[in-house]
Amino acid sequence: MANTTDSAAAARQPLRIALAGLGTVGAGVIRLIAANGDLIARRAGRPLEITAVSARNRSRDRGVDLTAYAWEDDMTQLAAREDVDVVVELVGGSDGPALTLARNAIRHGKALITANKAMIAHHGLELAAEAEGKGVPMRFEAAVAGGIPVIKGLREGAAANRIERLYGILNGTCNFILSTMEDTGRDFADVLAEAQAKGYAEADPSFDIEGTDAAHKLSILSAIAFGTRIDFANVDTAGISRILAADIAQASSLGYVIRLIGMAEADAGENGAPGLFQRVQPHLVPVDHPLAHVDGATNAVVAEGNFSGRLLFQGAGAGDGPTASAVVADIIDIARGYDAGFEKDATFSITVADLEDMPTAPSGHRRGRCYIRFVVADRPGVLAEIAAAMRDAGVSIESLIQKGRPDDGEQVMVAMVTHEGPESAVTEALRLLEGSPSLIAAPLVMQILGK
Ligand SMILES: NC(=O)C1=CN([C@@H]2O[C@H](COP(=O)(O)OP(=O)(O)OC[C@H]3O[C@@H](n4cnc5c(N)ncnc54)[C@H](O)[C@@H]3O)[C@@H](O)[C@H]2O)C=CC1
Ligand SMILES: N[C@@H](CC=O)C(=O)O
Ligand code: NA
Repeated sequence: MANTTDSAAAARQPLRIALAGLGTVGAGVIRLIAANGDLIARRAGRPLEITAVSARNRSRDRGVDLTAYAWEDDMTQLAAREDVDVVVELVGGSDGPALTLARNAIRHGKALITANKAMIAHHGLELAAEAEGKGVPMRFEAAVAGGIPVIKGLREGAAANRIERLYGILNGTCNFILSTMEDTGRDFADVLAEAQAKGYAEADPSFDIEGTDAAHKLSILSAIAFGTRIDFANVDTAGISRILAADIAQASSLGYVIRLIGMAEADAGENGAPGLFQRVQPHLVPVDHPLAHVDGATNAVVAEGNFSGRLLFQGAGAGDGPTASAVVADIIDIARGYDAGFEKDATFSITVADLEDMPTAPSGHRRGRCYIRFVVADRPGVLAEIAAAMRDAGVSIESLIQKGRPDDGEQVMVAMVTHEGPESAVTEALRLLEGSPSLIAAPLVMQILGK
């Protein structure tokens, strides 16, 4: 990294930025720096100057003027440029050119900023170890919960605490779909298309709706909150694609809304040793719970610190402006610390070498209440069959509702809410029902979020 003995002069030198990716977020960053550049220069101690950019298509109209910036056809070359201090990766994809660029940036001693949760979830440890070894800073505030400063909140604001539990709404697209369907009764595919048009969704929206994006984010937050190595592979993940409008209506009549919740907590692993439980799953959230009022592309993260108590971080989780805000906040961080150097930087709150390798805590012994929905053949004896499986597995049913016909065919929806009990009992009941000709589709299980 550049070093100078003349700090007054350094304070006036612009921090030179290379921007890879000029889509929703990249164009947002250009607009933000253009709009707030003077204020940012005062806060950062130096102006921010975009010097070079790269994207797939040079001539596409993005509504931003690119004429002042050098263009690189091959974005992986941005890192080698002499006129670049900071590389900002806003392309996406866990591997491919985004990863090559990130590695190049660190290799060339350039600070790395990214919004790419997929890349951090898969390669963040490798990149951070390399960056820490070279004293190069790496930041990714935009990668988790968009514009909400939740990484800064945990890494800095809550740094004195042992975090006992962390949970929240981590995907704007899913939250937009669920809350819009709930408010308007509109169709899933139609609302997803609107989320895409608004720039909330990933390039491949299955990452959103299958829960993968939220799992990427949860695994990153877990590392920061619990001081563990990122363990994306062991996030127990389910998305929202199997939720029917009828589930939303049923949940509402029972006093709940449905939200995709990511949850991580230190729990007992095998043989009672400390473990890390991580799950992304749609939950029923009681209407009087703060997360029930998180609508649209808003995200919210609750972190329970042993001295801070419950912290709630809430704000826009997706979209150009909020995400650009987080990216530029990271750039300002780099500008402020540039002359002091980053030799002791702990990317995930603890240096990579000191992160723990915590085993996975299984869900079996966890207790809770849940909602189970079956689509079954409309014939006598089916309810008794389900009730018998529940009884045999030791699941106690709080309410059971047989509701109309979701189609005009010979199917009915049976929804139940269980009393509190071990999750393993529900798993066993569903195992007993496996292969039953009465079941037309695999049952859908959603946990009920406690207080
Ligand atoms: N859109 C959002 O609300 C948020 C997005 N993110 C993350 O930010 C990153 C960018 O997202 P968006 O701006 O929404 O994506 P986008 O699809 O709108 O833009 C991606 C940009 O990268 C360029 N690009 C893609 N593949 C390329 C390649 N092989 N070579 C050169 N350029 C290439 C495209 O031309 C485009 O300019 C992703 O990692 C995403 O997960 C993070 C938080 C929120
Ligand atoms: N696709 C993501 C974008 C932000 O991370 C989301 O919908 O949350
Ligand atoms: Na954030």
